[in-house]
Amino acid sequence: MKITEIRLGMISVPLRVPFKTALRSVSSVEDVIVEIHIDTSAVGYGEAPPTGAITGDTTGGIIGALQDHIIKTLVGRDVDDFEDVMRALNKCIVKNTSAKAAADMALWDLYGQLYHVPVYKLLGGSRNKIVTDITISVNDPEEMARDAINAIERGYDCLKIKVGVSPELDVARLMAVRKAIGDKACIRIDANTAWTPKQAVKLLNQMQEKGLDIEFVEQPVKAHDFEGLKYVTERSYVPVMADESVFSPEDAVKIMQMGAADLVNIKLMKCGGLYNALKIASAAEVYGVECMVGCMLEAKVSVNAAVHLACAKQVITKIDLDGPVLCSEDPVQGGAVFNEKEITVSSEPGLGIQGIEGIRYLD
Ligand SMILES: C[C@H](N)C(=O)N[C@H](CCC(=O)O)C(=O)O
Ligand SMILES: [Mg+2]
Repeated sequence: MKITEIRLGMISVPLRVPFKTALRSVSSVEDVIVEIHIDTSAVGYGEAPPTGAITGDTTGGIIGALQDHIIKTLVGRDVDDFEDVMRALNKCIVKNTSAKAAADMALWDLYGQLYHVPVYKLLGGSRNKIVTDITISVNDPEEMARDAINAIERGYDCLKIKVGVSPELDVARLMAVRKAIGDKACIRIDANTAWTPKQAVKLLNQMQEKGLDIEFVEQPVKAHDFEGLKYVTERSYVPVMADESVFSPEDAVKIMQMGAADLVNIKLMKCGGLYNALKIASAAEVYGVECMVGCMLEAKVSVNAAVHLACAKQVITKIDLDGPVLCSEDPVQGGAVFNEKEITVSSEPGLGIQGIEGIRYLD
């Protein structure tokens, strides 16, 4: 079960509509694909999105980390020595969590195939279906209200509303959306680091007073500002979820020890893959903190890996895995089935990916 070759490629997938947050605007997914080949005919698949505004990872950086560090470390190793392989992957370069996540998921894919079991079962999971929210990009209030109605018509019953561009408009945005959809969907919001702590408390409490019924707010303040996050958590009626503040298991433990957030958003691209995501989930179980599994703007290869995690762990009570349904096409054969909000995990061994159309190989 020796790793013989690791191939890299790129995929491009257009979005249905531009994706806009307080940190960035994009109109297509342009991701790095990792294929790990072993000395049977098995292939493990991974994907890494260049989300520089959040992870610092660019396309060139992801490819460089893979070519100069990760591939050199992994080729020749036996996938069956799984713990050794995972430790080597995590040690071979600091940061670069998106490149690590792509390699990590390809290795889990192979390990599951080796033992003929889907990864979510390998992790002890029992549920095979989950329900995702869908993201509404930050725009003017009227456009967001229209997008929210479209999402309800597509069958979604939980909307993740982006805010934080011109914060003076944020309460009006939420009022327009709530008025348009009534009580047909739950609303969670994501400020993507845009507010100051005081501004966050003021805006969230205004939203609460206006009866907008916000389930939680993701990352109201700067990523490094753990004290600011705690300030908001202690004063806001709306529960607070740490996203950009939590990359590693160490970040998660610190946030939980400080009581700086009520909830944590686990993303494979922030923590470096399933190996570290499982550590965050375990810490959350210890501290009694519920988690969401989220994604960057990613296609189905990497979101599929997050689906396996979400199906495995009961501490994950919230799902934001809408990357594939924001895309206008799906180049991936196999893996989870995305039927709008309903996601069914693959019961095939490993992660269940059969192939990817249109990869532009780099070799
Ligand atoms: C796509 C997902 N629903 C989402 O909103 N993720 C963002 C960041 C995505 C990106 O900028 O690629 C988040 O939760 O902050
Ligand atoms: Mg977020």
